[in-house]
Amino acid sequence: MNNVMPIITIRDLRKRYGDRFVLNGIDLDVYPGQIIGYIGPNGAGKSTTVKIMLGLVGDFTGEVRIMGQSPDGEDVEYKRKIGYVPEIAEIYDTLTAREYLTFIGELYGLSTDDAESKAQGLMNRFGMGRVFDHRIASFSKGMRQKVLIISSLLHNPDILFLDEPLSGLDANSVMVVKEVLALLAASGKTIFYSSHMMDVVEKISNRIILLDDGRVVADGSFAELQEKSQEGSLEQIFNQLTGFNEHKQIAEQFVAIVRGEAHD
Ligand SMILES: Nc1ncnc2c1ncn2[C@@H]1O[C@H](COP(=O)(O)OP(=O)(O)OP(=O)(O)O)[C@@H](O)[C@H]1O
Repeated sequence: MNNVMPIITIRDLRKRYGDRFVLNGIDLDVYPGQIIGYIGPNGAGKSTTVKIMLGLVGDFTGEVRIMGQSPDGEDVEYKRKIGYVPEIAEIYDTLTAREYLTFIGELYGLSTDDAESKAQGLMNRFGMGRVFDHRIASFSKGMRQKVLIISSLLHNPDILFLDEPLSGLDANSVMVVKEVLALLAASGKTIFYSSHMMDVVEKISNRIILLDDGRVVADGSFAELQEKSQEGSLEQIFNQLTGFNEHKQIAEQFVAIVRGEAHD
């Protein structure tokens, strides 16, 4: 990796909301072709980091470079080379999939015809050819997620940021998307994959970064993390590194309160 330039560089990234620091000095170099599994407890700062890289959240300190550009700089051209599947998407419900995807493709600089035919092809591959002209409002959760995945890929981006991209997808579709990600990475694309599904992250990532309380607490391949922590699964490594071993007690207390046997 040493003679390849990183496609993403982050140095001492800090971010606070009010007087609360949510990112406490993040350093990262990400290289082309890596599938980064970006994991961490709720509120660890994963989405905040991704949104900073995308230029959606500003007012941070430290340095962030995506393909050499700063997200708060003047040059926004690099954003055409990025695809993004957000955790919570604002999607235009009243449009049909054809209208929405053609519109998004055009925003990324594709011609109407290219955007439309590419969208149609990708919808067909996802088994959604028949609903191409249906309104997105009528789609199930998984169908919407497929539209979002397609919209993030129409312009063949070099970097893909995915926040819980498989949420709502059926088992067959999960297999297809996992394979698509592996093929994209093998062709040199960089994938930043944020998820709580430890089994999937374990399988698809070639590098795992664990964030806790706004800090990187582990960074390496699954095999490297296993060796360091002496744990078997990514779920167990996650428990150990985040200092969590009390799921049984918490569940028992939770149920006791539900049953009216305890109060706090
Ligand atoms: N706009 C905001 N205003 C104030 N606090 C915020 C804002 N956005 C995020 N935070 C706080 O920053 C912290 C990190 O949030 P972030 O969404 O980055 O976490 P996350 O790791 O993506 O969590 P999750 O796994 O739950 O999605 C949280 O404590 C959250 O409350």
